[in-house]
Amino acid sequence: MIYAEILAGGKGTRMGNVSMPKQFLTLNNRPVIIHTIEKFLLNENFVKIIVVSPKEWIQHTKDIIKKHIGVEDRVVVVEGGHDRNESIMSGIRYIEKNHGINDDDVVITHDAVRPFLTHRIIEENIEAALKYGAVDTVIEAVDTIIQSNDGDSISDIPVRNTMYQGQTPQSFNIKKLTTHYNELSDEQKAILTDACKICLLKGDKVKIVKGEVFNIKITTPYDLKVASALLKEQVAK
Ligand SMILES: Nc1ccn([C@@H]2O[C@H](COP(=O)(O)OP(=O)(O)OP(=O)(O)O)[C@@H](O)[C@H]2O)c(=O)n1
Ligand SMILES: O=P(O)(O)OC[C@@H](O)[C@@H](O)[C@@H](O)CO
Repeated sequence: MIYAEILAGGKGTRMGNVSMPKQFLTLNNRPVIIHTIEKFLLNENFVKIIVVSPKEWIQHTKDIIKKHIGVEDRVVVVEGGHDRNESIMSGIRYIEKNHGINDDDVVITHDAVRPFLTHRIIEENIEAALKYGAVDTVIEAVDTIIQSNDGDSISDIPVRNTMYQGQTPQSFNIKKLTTHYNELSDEQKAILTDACKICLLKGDKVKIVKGEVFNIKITTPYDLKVASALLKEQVAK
């Protein structure tokens, strides 16, 4: 079976002093997260779309889904964890408890704050997750990537044509991801900013799928302005 997890368990601290986490902010009349959920609802492959929310925002999440989408049996809201990977695991626990997990079940995980993903990206993630068991969505780096280990001077400048920027979805065979994650130490877990690294640390091949430059992650107030302009352009087309 194929599941989706929409990760909305964060606090959005880099967005600054706003009244609610960025996934609930309004983007051209509707909350950011609603735009994202709707992209997943358009795809009929998903048996469940699990929205992971901070505990204190669960009721709000349910309310806005009801208001903007209506009653939708495929969408459920569950409590997130203290970091992004723990939020993914929380969604997986829901799947395990309510559906059981078969050997070939996959989960397509996606940031709630990336509302511009496309049908192609979702389809290619599903296909590659079923085939390879671990998938990342990436775009080629346009800037040269500078590594500095101390934040003061340059440690390295990797060859740019081997550099990519990670986006989401990141998609996995559920059993494989869970087994790998449970084997990591707390120190390893603490430095992960990307779920695909769980599989890399365990020596798995992670397939890459081409993302889109416009599949941005809304992180700062600037991104919200860019997202608003992007959405207006899409509507005008
Ligand atoms: N414990 C967490 C932390 C993050 N996320 C989600 O992961 C996505 C990408 O993370 P990021 O942009 O870093 O979001 P925040 O952690 O909310 O932002 P910040 O780092 O600025 O606080 C977001 O949709 C966020 O809600 C999550 O589900 N659970
Ligand atoms: O670890 P954090 O929650 O800060 O962020 C993780 C995300 O930025 C990241 O995994 C994807 O959005 C891919 O870039």
